[in-house]
Amino acid sequence: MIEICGVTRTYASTRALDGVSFCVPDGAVTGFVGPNGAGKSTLMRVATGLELPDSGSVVVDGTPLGGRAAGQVKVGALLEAGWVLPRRTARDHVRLVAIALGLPASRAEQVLAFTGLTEVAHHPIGSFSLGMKQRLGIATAVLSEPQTLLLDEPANGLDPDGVAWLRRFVRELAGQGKAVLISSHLLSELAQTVDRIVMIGRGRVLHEGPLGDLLVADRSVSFASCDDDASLAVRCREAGAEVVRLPDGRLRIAGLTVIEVSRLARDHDLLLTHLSAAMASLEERFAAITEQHVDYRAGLHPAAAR
Ligand SMILES: Nc1ncnc2c1ncn2[C@@H]1O[C@H](COP(=O)(O)OP(=O)(O)OP(=O)(O)O)[C@@H](O)[C@H]1O
Repeated sequence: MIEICGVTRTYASTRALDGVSFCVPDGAVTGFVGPNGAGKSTLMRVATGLELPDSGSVVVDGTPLGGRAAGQVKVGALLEAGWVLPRRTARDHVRLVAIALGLPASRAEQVLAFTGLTEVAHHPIGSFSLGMKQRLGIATAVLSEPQTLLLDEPANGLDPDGVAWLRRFVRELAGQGKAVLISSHLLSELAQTVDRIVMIGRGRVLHEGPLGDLLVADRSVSFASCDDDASLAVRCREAGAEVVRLPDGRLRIAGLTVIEVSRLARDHDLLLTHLSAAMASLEERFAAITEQHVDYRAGLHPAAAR
């Protein structure tokens, strides 16, 4: 488990992290999301001890990060692809890291096989695609079978098969009781992978908690009727709900439960052909929570804006 306690990190005039506190528990995959420049990569570097915070601390399995010898820290990390020597082969790279960690060459072969790189392990890393470099980074991160794994945008460049493999892999680690923190901008993929979400914006935690709670918080009901549904929409609005017509013709109601809508339909003799509770998507919740914390917002191309 990693506990991030009041971490602040400033670069010149930029406060990348501003009193960030959250927890990465064992036995779960925690998704770490935020707009560009929110501070995710900075937090990952601080959490692995690569950078020191200005204030605050990182506690790994009950011991402050600064209080351990480097070899005792059981944190594996994928921080960014492309930091390796381009002329070194993948096999030499992984073997060198294995030697540095006191692990046998057989373990290096194991992680190469596990990440699907055995066939290309004799190639120089400089010839690798982004996805292959990501696989190599993941292979290196898991070499020592760490109790805690931090992955900064691991799905970057992975093909669909690789993304599915990554999802199964981190779920398996959580199943073994390990703590996994994974940052990504691929929110729909992340929603299929994580148990918990930490959302940051401009260096501050905006939300932390189970994924299910985050999505259920914006629960709504959608319905369709073979009768005229306009009167039911009016009744729902009178009851304080927000009613929106969806492109497929159904009505979406925020603010009432399925039972309340069903009761209103019965009272007005309306036959419903569809009634279901719908949860918000992670994209929708992300957009709503980070709306005021986005630094780089794309505009319309001038031609499209005309
Ligand atoms: N080494 C550095 N020197 C100066 N500023 C930095 C440095 N590293 C990060 N920053 C700044 O700190 C802020 C947070 O950057 P960071 O890379 O942690 O964000 P991020 O959430 O990972 O962004 P992205 O999603 O775009 O990868 C940004 O304003 C960035 O410009």
